[in-house]
Amino acid sequence: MTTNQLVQEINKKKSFLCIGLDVDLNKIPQHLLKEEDPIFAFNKAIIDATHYLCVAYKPNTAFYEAYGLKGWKALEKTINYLNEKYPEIFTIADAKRGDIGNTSTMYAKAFFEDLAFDSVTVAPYMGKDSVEPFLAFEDKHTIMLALTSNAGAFDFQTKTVEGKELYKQVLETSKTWENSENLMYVVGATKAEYFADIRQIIPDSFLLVPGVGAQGGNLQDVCKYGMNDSVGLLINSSRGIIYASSQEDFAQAAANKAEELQKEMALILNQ
Ligand SMILES: O=C(O)c1cc(=O)[nH]c(=O)n1[C@@H]1O[C@H](COP(=O)(O)O)[C@@H](O)[C@H]1O
Repeated sequence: MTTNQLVQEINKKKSFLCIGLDVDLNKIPQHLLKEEDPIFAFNKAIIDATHYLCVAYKPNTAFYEAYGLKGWKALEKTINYLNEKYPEIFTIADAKRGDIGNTSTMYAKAFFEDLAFDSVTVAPYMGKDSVEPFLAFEDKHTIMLALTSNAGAFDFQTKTVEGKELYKQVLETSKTWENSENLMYVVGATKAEYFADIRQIIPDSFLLVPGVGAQGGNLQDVCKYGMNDSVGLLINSSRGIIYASSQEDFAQAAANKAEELQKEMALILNQ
């Protein structure tokens, strides 16, 4: 999917919501456990109930890898279902990969070709030759960690290196890489006060913003400082939406939570 198609979808749905499909078998409604594939059954119900309220889904691969072959199969079924039934939805494999060049190429093939996701999250720590293999894929997007939502972000990312915070160095340097137009960046919603500075460096890029909901990030603050002319934001909420109820009504409860955020987004877009 191209960035323009994503922007069109945002304007059509009046939503820049991304729903995180972080499926934990200890948290999903117990009646689903008798299904042949409880993870996929859960995802399918959530997707069918919420697809018109969001523009993206982000399964975090950890939640699938934790269940071995069955988990990976459920991930494959989920992305195939999304691509077949809702091709207008932007898909994010939250895998946080990145390695030496030839290994990164194989990671990129796994998520862009075999599983056919639109995008994958990567870590920048290994530098240019670890990220450029992902950027070589046309109409695919590489979402690089810039300033993360967790407390550990202050361990390295905000440290000053050669007179500048490391996350700013990462943003600036990444702009010089080949096919850097295929980059998007992760900035945590819990770090709203940093968005103005970030927008100085990357005014046009899309930002994936996790941390609204369970981690306490504030949508209004993020939008105030992070939004650009083409919106430029994908706001993710995982647990805050998908675990709204652990009863039979879980999909409807998730839709209600998603709608609360979508309505707030529509108001912001109309301002
Ligand atoms: O890359 C991410 O998506 C990510 C980056 C970050 O800085 N913080 C962060 O929480 N995430 C992911 O975003 C999701 C947040 O989930 P909730 O806190 O349940 O909404 C999880 O899948 C996290 O792994």
